[in-house]
Amino acid sequence: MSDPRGEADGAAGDAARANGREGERPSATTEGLRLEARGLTHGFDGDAVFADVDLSVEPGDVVAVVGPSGAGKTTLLRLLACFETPSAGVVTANGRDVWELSDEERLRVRRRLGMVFQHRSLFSATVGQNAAYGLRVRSSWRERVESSLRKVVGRHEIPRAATDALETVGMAEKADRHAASLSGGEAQRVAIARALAPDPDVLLFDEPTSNLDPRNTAIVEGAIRAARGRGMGVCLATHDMQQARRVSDRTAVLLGGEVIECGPTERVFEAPEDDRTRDFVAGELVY
Ligand SMILES: Nc1ncnc2c1ncn2[C@@H]1O[C@H](COP(=O)(O)OP(=O)(O)OP(=O)(O)O)[C@@H](O)[C@H]1O
Repeated sequence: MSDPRGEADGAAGDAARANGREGERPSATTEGLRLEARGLTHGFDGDAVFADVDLSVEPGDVVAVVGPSGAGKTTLLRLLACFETPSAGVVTANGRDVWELSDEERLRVRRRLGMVFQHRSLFSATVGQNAAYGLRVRSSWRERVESSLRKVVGRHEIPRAATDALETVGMAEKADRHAASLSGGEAQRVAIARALAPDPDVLLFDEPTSNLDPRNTAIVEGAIRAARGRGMGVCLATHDMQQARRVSDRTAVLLGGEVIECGPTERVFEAPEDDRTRDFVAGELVY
């Protein structure tokens, strides 16, 4: 069985190598960030979406969350991103319950996360301004001194860092274009550059390639591999089984309100322990 991740990683990998950043690790001052969901349970208006979910996002590792539409993938990512408090269970950052942290501490955790949403989410501004957004937010004097971010650049360095991130997804030449003038694929690539630019510890991708053509999909997947190569932890929600297989190290199958299986991707695909995983992977379950 050939390694589905062994293929060239395209524009993102080329750019990372050109920038000499491939395999770059967190700076000596930073501790890597390990996000973990334990016994996570959530619902809306009394209706449970999922219960008792365990999942970890580790530095330098891509974990895919696969499941049909409505399984709760977005909800899980939003909980990991500290956007919502869970109905039960905990999300921890390096072992600490994020909702037991002070607002200030939780904000620092969130500054170490990058999130790419399923639908177009760019600001009404140029491509370059979008890519620079997270860098600007993080470049205040106070955070530079006190925080444990992997990278905080000074204001004068922001344009260069934004351009680097845009190069990663092949969009640097369009830095002066207005976001509204981009195609869906281009917009998604800029959204990824915006998330990558501050060099977050953890990237949360929600169906980043739904509605993208194969070329844009390959660029996005290359960016995911390059992020992993730089030591970031990645959680990728997708209903595209082949994408999970191409880019992830581990796969969690979210089905019927629970994670029915989680393990090394090849094992989950080749030798699933749960019959429902086998059926789902084979596309035999209809929703
Ligand atoms: N803010 C909300 N209020 C009420 N119900 C919600 C809310 N957000 C999500 N839901 C419901 O929770 C369930 C899970 O939704 P979620 O978007 O997490 O699924 P998903 O797996 O990401 O689906 P898709 O692949 O279609 O994006 C759905 O039934 C959805 O309607």
